[in-house]
Amino acid sequence: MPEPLLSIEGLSKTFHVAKSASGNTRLRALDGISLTVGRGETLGLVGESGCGKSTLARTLMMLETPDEGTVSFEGTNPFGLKGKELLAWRRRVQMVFQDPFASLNARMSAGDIIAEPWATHRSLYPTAKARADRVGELLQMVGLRASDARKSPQEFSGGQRQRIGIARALALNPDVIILDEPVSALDLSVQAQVLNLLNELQKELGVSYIFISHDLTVVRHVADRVAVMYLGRIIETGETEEVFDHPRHPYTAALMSASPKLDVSGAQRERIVLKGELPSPLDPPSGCRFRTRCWKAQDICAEVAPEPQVLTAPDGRRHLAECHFPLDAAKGLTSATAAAGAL
Ligand SMILES: Nc1ncnc2c1ncn2[C@@H]1O[C@H](COP(=O)(O)OP(=O)(O)OP(=O)(O)O)[C@@H](O)[C@H]1O
Repeated sequence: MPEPLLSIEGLSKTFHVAKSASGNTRLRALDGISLTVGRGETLGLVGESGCGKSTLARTLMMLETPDEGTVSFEGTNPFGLKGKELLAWRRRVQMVFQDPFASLNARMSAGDIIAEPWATHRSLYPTAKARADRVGELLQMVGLRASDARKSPQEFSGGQRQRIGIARALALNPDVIILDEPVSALDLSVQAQVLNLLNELQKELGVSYIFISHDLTVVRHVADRVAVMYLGRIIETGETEEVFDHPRHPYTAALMSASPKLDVSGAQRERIVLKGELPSPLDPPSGCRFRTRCWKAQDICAEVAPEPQVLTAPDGRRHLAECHFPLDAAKGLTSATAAAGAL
């Protein structure tokens, strides 16, 4: 793995909400998340809706304060910073949002949208000329023309708008960009162009990406490593190819089996149908959070929360999974679909 740039250790976030059926008011959206992001790498973050992906992104953007745990950026915890130091940290993590139509202010020109972050980071480009020149450069970096700065968002296609969103995220020269479903609102052909652009920018600038997506095909294509979330926890993480070829957590296997386009050793044909609904994060199951839907669950799964364990694949590659009964890597996904009762 490349040199860690961002390290997250035991991060938890609780929201206080209206009482659930069991009387709970504490919704633990993140529950002890530990992750690292290397310089210049892409970490894919996957999981069902409501598992906590956006909360993790918002916490890294410092829009939410965690109740426990640390985030460290080359050794500095941003949650302890104030004033100029805090501002400098905020510059380092930027975000691109899913919807390029909703995320750009229709009343501003493309140039003003890209230049907006400099209002709070004035020292970066202090003169009007420096800002105009840099806006032109950023537009060209994302495949648009410098003269496009004068146009309003409505004059651009969806793909072009997302390019403006990327230029805005690059305006502060960040080290990490969180991409929250950056291509899911775009047509397939445009998706490929935007993904290629992101890839080229990463090679050129050495920026790291946290790539949040429901689309496992896209994640397999873009991510160096992948982290799988379930009910506020990372239940499996490792190199993308390794996790996709040898999913060890039953939830990861189920998630992958639901993505028919995935080419997993030719074995990806049958779908694992999970029993039951996704439990509410207000009342998560005891022990292993996945056990109420897991075909491998035994008594211990209700009693003891599994710790992350290092698992070694037949080719020697290793990754982490939180499971008392991890799947057999040698047998792969076919054995999982057979055991789980595939469609
Ligand atoms: N501000 C908030 N107040 C109360 N509950 C919240 C708040 N933000 C998120 N949650 C809850 O926290 C849990 C995680 O939500 P989050 O939006 O992080 O999930 P997600 O994986 O990003 O989902 P999606 O893929 O649908 O965006 C959900 O149960 C959600 O309802």
